[in-house]
Amino acid sequence: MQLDDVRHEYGRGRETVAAVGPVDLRVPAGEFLVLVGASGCGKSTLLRLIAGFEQPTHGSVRVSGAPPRPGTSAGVVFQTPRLFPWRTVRGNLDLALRYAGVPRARWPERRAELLARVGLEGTERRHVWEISGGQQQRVALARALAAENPLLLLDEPFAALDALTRERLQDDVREVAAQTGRTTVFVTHSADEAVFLGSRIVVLTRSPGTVALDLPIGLPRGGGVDADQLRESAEFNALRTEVAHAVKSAAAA
Ligand SMILES: Nc1ncnc2c1ncn2[C@@H]1O[C@H](COP(=O)(O)OP(=O)(O)OP(=O)(O)O)[C@@H](O)[C@H]1O
Repeated sequence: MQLDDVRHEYGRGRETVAAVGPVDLRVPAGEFLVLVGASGCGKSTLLRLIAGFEQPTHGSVRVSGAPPRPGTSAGVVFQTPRLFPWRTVRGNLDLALRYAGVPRARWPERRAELLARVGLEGTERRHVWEISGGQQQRVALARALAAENPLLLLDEPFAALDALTRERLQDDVREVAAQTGRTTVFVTHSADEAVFLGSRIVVLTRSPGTVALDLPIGLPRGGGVDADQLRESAEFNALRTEVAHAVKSAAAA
């Protein structure tokens, strides 16, 4: 994924709001990029540009060498799950599989695989209103993984969840990203969440957001990592302090 001199403005004339940019980013395949910054700095705007939901007013966004196609280039998870509440877990997943063009004969196998991946085995027949907020967000994650597209985009997906559920979902997203090797862009306010999840953190200045800090994170990833031990390590805590300071000074600059 590649962003070249990307800028985005909303509105026109005297009402113009410069939301983001200029931003240049090269994100190699398999990277877990976390965008962090104060409220209103343009994180969601950048994510929408990468998803192809909006066209940048200036510059270019490329995913696998081409402009992003909304709904095709990336799976997206939003802050709220945005599921169909009257459908079952299975019904919601089937819609995603149909939309992704997966042949119907493969749905049962693919459905089971996705549910196992997000820790939701055995919930297929439950309605969305019968499962918890954390489980709903797991369904939204499974739905975003249904299409085997190269990119996974998550916009503050755990902001509305309690601390413990949030940690368990962070553990799972870290694991899913390591297993699937998918390029991931994750938006958050939280330095803690950023350091735990990211293989790279980009801190944005206040609006219009530009890159204030671009930091590779060398914490261990992949199978066998004990998430709680990682959160308690001196290295994790030093990085968390560094990122929290960077976010604060970028917001004040
Ligand atoms: N649809 C829109 N129309 C006009 N202005 C917008 C629109 N969406 C966002 N903005 C403005 O663009 C700027 C960046 O907003 P954006 O939502 O991208 O920031 P953010 O960093 O994701 O914020 P938050 O963390 O609070 O969600 C803000 O000044 C915001 O008011």
